[in-house]
Amino acid sequence: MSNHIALENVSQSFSAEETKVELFNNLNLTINQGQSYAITGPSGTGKSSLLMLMSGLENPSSGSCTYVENGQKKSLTLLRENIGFIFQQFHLLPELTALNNVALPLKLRGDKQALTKAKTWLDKVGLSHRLAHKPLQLSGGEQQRVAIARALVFEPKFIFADEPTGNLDQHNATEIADLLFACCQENNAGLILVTHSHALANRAEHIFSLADGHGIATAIEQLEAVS
Ligand SMILES: Nc1ncnc2c1ncn2[C@@H]1O[C@H](COP(=O)(O)OP(=O)(O)OP(=O)(O)O)[C@@H](O)[C@H]1O
Repeated sequence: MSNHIALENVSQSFSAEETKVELFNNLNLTINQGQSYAITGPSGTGKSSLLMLMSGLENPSSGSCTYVENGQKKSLTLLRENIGFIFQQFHLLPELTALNNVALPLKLRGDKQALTKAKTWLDKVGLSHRLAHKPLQLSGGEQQRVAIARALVFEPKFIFADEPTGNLDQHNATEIADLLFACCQENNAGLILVTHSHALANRAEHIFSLADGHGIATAIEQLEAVS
């Protein structure tokens, strides 16, 4: 079996004041490196919370989230250096140029080839003519291209994307989706994206559909995409 993220008997609930929010109960999921997954469902069913669990940024109330490499279970925290994130709001550093935004993850890892590799990735996403632009000098679609380059420049094993096309018009959304799927496939990275868009979800190899029952996500189904 390929390297994968395993969620076993995972439950997640939050308590805020008097209110208890139960999101998942005994969830079992496998996320394989090299495959693509979409998480869909109505607002508030826990899509972003599930992404946080899968990426190890949050811990479940019970159950385990692990990274299984060559058959050995490891803590998800060991995967942290090997995952990239893409957000709806791009989250680029406003004072840095496109080139330096993309080079930053490599510089932080002490990579002496950081600028060269960043240039190569900005070229791949079609932005070689915008290296010296800062985020506010770029369009939304261009900013998301920079974010994709930044997420993939260090060749991560998994990419987590929360509504990556949510802020873009239809034309840009299609282009960004094309780029995201192509880049992840080229790098053999697992892609896990949260989206309200059926068109985007149907491009993934697997769809996790969160259902809403009285404010509690009661079912999650794994369906083969129809595309
Ligand atoms: N840290 C927390 N403490 C308390 N409640 C939380 C916490 N994080 C999430 N929730 C609650 O869990 C529910 C699911 O939130 P989440 O953001 O995962 O949903 P979502 O499906 O991604 O929603 P949307 O599509 O609107 O972005 C919400 O009702 C939210 O209030």
